[in-house]
Amino acid sequence: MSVCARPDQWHKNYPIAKGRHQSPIEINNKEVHYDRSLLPWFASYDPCAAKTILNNGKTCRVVFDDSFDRSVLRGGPLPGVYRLRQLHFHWGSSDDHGSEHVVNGVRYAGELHLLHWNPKYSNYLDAVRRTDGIAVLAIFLQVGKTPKPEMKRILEEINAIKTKGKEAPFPNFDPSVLFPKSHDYWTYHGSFTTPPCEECITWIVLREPIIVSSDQMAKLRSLSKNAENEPDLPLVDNWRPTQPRYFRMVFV
Ligand SMILES: NS(O)(O)c1ccc(OCc2cn(-c3ccccc3)nn2)cc1
Ligand SMILES: [Zn+2]
Repeated sequence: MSVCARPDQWHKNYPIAKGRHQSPIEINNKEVHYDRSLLPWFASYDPCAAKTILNNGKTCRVVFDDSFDRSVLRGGPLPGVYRLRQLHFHWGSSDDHGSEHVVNGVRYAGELHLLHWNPKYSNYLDAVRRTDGIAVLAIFLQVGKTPKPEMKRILEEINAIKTKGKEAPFPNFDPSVLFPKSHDYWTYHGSFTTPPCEECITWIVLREPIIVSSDQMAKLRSLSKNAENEPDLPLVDNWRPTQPRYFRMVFV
């Protein structure tokens, strides 16, 4: 495996991977701090902003038009609106693990991330260099018998993006259909969970998971990390182990 492939080696190319504000972390209810000033968060997404779905060899990603404040997240811990840029998933090689954040010792089967950037900065790449540049809404995937029907739309496209580099049109999709009933959340300051691990993310981690079926998780695991004409390498376990919290507080 290349040096970059293993999380414990990332710091050799990206020293910040050993920083004090890395993600994901373990969230323990006994150690969170109640912040009465925290507001509810709101997402207002334009379904027409959805563009394509792709396999980049690391995850399944849906990208959105973020050329203006078309689909935005605001409220909660955020100082203003943040533009939706992409969503993607993390999952394991079996249903008993795959999430990045861990709650009271519980690993979920997967985790959905909706990545937004702060338009007070001139563009996305400028925002990733700022501590208030990015906001990620994280939603746990829990395996159960009554899966959320809205997940079907994404999983139906998997066959079109089996290998790295494959992309397919993905029009007319409002990702807020994937939200759980409750908007309760934890929030803390952290980083990208893959290189370059920049510490620019305000994490908003929803407490209520969404239900997916074991077959739907298997569908995600049918993706390959290799390109079409290469030997097949299943795209599984694309999650980073939890990182030290150090002196950070998690707020609820
Ligand atoms: N899993 S996660 O939501 O934390 C997450 C992890 C990695 C991501 O990569 C996309 C990316 C990284 N950068 C980047 C480019 C230059 C400098 C710094 C970062 N641009 N796009 C996105 C979300
Ligand atoms: Zn992610």
